[in-house]
Amino acid sequence: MRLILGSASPRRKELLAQLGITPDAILSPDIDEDPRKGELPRPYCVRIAAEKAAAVPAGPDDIVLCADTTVALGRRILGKPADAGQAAQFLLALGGRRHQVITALAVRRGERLWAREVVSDVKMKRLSDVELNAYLASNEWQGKAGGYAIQGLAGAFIPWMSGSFTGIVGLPLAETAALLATAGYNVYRRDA
Ligand SMILES: Cc1cn([C@H]2C[C@H](O)[C@@H](COP(=O)(O)OP(=O)(O)OP(=O)(O)O)O2)c(=O)[nH]c1=O
Repeated sequence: MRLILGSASPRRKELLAQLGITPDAILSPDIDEDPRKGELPRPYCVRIAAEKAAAVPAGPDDIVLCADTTVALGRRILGKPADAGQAAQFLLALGGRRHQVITALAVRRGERLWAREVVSDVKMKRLSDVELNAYLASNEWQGKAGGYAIQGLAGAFIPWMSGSFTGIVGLPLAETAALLATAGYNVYRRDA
């Protein structure tokens, strides 16, 4: 049995390392992440995580771990911004309001799939022009759902959150450990 992290995200690799877990392989799932017409954020996020897990090639006994993080502003899905202009739009829309960050996990072993989603509430302050421009110049918005990363500079924009910090960063560790254990991975006694 091998553990395969199906993610190109360096955050997910680091968060897994926080549990002392080094995957046997890291493979990047290549799927179409476009939302369907009228698709709501939560079902979208769950679907994308499952599609990532299905897209990663693995042996019948291997465990594949995939995740998707989606920022939801009401019914609106904010994915990874295409450019700085879109990042600015997202940040202006998020500022001064509460939004949700959903991370869906999908763990696959052969034909079996275990899934779980974790929803956190996040409040972002209204950004001044100086803050917005500094953030856009930092490029930290790149590759981040909603155009920000709470674990970086944008931590200064988040006065309040409720939920799973590791979930917001991309891999909710409590649920990840539980799902891996359910799939038969020995999280705490790997050498035994
Ligand atoms: C909201 C938020 C998102 N993110 C990141 C986590 C995810 O990497 C990214 C959302 O994109 P995802 O599509 O979930 O993941 P990814 O494209 O980075 O990697 P892969 O599909 O190969 O697993 O946004 C943060 O790092 N901090 C945050 O505060």
